[in-house]
Amino acid sequence: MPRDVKVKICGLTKPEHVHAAADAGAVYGGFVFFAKSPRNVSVELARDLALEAPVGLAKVALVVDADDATLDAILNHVPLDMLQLHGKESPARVAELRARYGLPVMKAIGIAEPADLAQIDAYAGAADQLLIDAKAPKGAALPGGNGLSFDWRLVNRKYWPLPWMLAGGLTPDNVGLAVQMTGARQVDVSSGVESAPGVKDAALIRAFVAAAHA
Ligand SMILES: O=C(O)c1ccccc1NCC(=O)[C@H](O)[C@H](O)COP(=O)(O)O
Repeated sequence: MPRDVKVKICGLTKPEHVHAAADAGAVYGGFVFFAKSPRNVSVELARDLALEAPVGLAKVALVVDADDATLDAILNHVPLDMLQLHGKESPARVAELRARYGLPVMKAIGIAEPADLAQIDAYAGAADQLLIDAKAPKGAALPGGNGLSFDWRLVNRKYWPLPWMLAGGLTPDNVGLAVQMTGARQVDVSSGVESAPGVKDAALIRAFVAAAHA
């Protein structure tokens, strides 16, 4: 089975789902540190989950405009492999955090219309990669993880100066088409592998990874 599309399962909150993601062949597992999220994890829980993660599953901390004290509390206690910045972090802040913590940084870029793509170039040289995600609608409680997709034609086989990952409303049923239409080599999912908000489903995780790899 071809495995060149890398999969990230975001919003893991239970050891069995960390294992389900790794066993299915996902290469990234995300932990959400954002109090308003149904997937929010404490530093203690994230540490336990990270210690459960088999070698081969890169552990990603997702934060939203986090201050230094919050980041120190997370990164000094949880063994992590990557930071995902899902707020309004500027290129300068991204570069600062990348230098301070010595971890690769993925910056989320919300896309709803062509003009949203213009911000991407500003992060070249600051971030290690981009998460090209659906822009959260005005008034949404969460800046991501809403299960909404955007028009994939906007990223139709575009060239960007950084590696990128496609996200937003992906499911086991649509990820194959999304990969085909965009040329994405990496995909990220949260809501699409849940049976209820914040509740991951091992069978959906397996189905998603299999569909992405197919
Ligand atoms: O998942 C959350 O609760 C969350 C909260 C705050 C910022 C971002 C959040 N999630 C981001 C993701 O899970 C994914 O990176 C991405 O947005 C795709 O989510 P989905 O559309 O649910 O697959």
